[in-house]
Amino acid sequence: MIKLDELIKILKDDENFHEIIVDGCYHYDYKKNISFNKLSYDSRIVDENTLFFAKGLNFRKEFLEGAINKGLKFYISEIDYEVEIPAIIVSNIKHAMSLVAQKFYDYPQNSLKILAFTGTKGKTTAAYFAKNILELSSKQKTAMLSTMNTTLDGVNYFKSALTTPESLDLFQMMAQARDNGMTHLVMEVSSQAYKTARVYGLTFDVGVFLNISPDHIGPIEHPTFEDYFYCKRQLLHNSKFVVANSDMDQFSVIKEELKNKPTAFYGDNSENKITESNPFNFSTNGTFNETFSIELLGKFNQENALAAALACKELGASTDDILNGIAQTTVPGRMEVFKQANGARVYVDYAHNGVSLANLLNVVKGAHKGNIYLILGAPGNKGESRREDFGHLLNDEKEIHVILSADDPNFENPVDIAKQIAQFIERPIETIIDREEAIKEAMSRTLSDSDAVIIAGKGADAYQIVDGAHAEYAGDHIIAQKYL
Ligand SMILES: CC(=O)N[C@H]1[C@@H](OP(=O)(O)OP(=O)(O)OC[C@H]2O[C@@H](n3ccc(=O)[nH]c3=O)[C@H](O)[C@@H]2O)O[C@H](CO)[C@@H](O)[C@@H]1O[C@H](C)C(=O)N[C@@H](C)C(=O)N[C@H](CCC(=O)O)C(=O)O
Ligand SMILES: Nc1ncnc2c1ncn2[C@@H]1O[C@H](COP(=O)(O)OP(=O)(O)OP(=O)(O)O)[C@@H](O)[C@H]1O
Repeated sequence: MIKLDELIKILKDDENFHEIIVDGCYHYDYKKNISFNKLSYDSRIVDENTLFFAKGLNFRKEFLEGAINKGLKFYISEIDYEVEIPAIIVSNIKHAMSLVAQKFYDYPQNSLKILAFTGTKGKTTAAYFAKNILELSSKQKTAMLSTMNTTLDGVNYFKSALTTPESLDLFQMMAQARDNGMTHLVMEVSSQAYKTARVYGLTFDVGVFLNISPDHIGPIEHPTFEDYFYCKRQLLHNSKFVVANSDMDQFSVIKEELKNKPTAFYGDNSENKITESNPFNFSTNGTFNETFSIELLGKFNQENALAAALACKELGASTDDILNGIAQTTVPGRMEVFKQANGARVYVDYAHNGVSLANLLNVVKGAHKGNIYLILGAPGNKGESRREDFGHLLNDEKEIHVILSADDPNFENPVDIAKQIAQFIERPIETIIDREEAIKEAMSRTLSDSDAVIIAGKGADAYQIVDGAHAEYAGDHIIAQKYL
């Protein structure tokens, strides 16, 4: 619950309050004994005790009128829609949403130790490592919000629409985790979360910055790399303790921003190095003088694991819990490996930008000297720059047999997307748009254990996004197993 006067105080303290407009009359001090027992940003989910946030690029006055028909009595917005109910007008609706939600749900962050991961790649994987470690050290009281899966009781999982939910949803989920008796929360924080103030006013106990490379640049995401990187760096300023990868591009600016903050750096330019890297184990020096067992292939996954280890140590996990948590971690759709009857391996991985694909190809090339077949596509209506990145990369990877296929084409034609990738590759490239057919065909061509098939991009997604909706698709790992 939140009272009107508490709400106004929060907005004024944040210098975000214009006025309340009631029957055309403007008020700065409006003293009425009114309270709200529900918050909503969806006009379809309101009642007479709801505080409604009218926001968003596609918001229309008709939505608000529909809500009034359902009994809505108050709304908050950056715009005066000149309707019959009182309007609270603010400068920044997203800031208002986050601060009001925190108060409404009674500051759930104060009851949870929160570990946040950002970075272009590895957020979900590192979150799973951390979840498994903290499960052991918190005695099964760890919630998690990730792109892949969300759990608020540590047991039941569901998929949330966004990597980092809207603030109203985020604080509601945190409150539910607290009420379920959780003591820890592991979450992914996307650059969009900062751009759109979904975590405004929230301080994390530990923030981890995994890496940065150009991605998420496009009409609905970030206009430039600078904007993307700046948004991600806000995690540094909103975490009490920061773990950061010293090998990442532009690390110097990160170090400058962190000069007055407790930190742990990892990577070759730091005190926490991976001294030996093998397929199923790696050794480190520094904070941990240990050899870690790990199921996930690839040195980048060992870096994700080390980042999670350093973060969990700061949250009090023992070295034993860290070693065990990492050893038992697998992540759906991330580096899943299947074996065909002829011995060839099929790799299913969520690599869907240039950097991850390059890493994935290196891992597979290190293990297979025969023919390597790659099933790849690029999504429609987002991350358009990936098409060129893939094309350039594959032009340099001449020995890889590429089959371009559909990967969430959305409102675009997947044939055109494939052509756009292919135009950067100076050799004939096959295209089989039906993804199951492409996988089946590639798997039918392997001969022995020196060959491999890589199915990149969709990971564990059991759908294709077509025309804005989820179309039926079994999932790469299911299809791979069907044709073993
Ligand atoms: C930029 C941004 O934050 N966009 C999100 C935001 O959109 P928005 O505020 O502009 O709202 P909108 O979708 O234009 O809709 C208008 C409003 O009308 C309301 N509405 C709508 C219909 C109706 O009948 N009544 C009504 O009130 C809606 O609830 C909404 O509040 O709020 C919407 C939910 O209210 C989200 O669906 C939307 O996510 C967009 C589409 C999205 O998918 N963004 C991606 C890029 C994103 O954020 N991705 C990152 C991960 C990136 C990574 O992989 O690293 C993430 O954190 O998920
Ligand atoms: N540290 C890393 N560096 C480079 N690539 C990585 C790293 N970790 C994982 N990857 C690659 O990126 C893919 C996605 O990994 P993951 O889901 O953990 O990242 P994410 O940051 O959550 O991704 P997204 O933001 O796209 O959801 C993996 O399947 C793997 O190919």
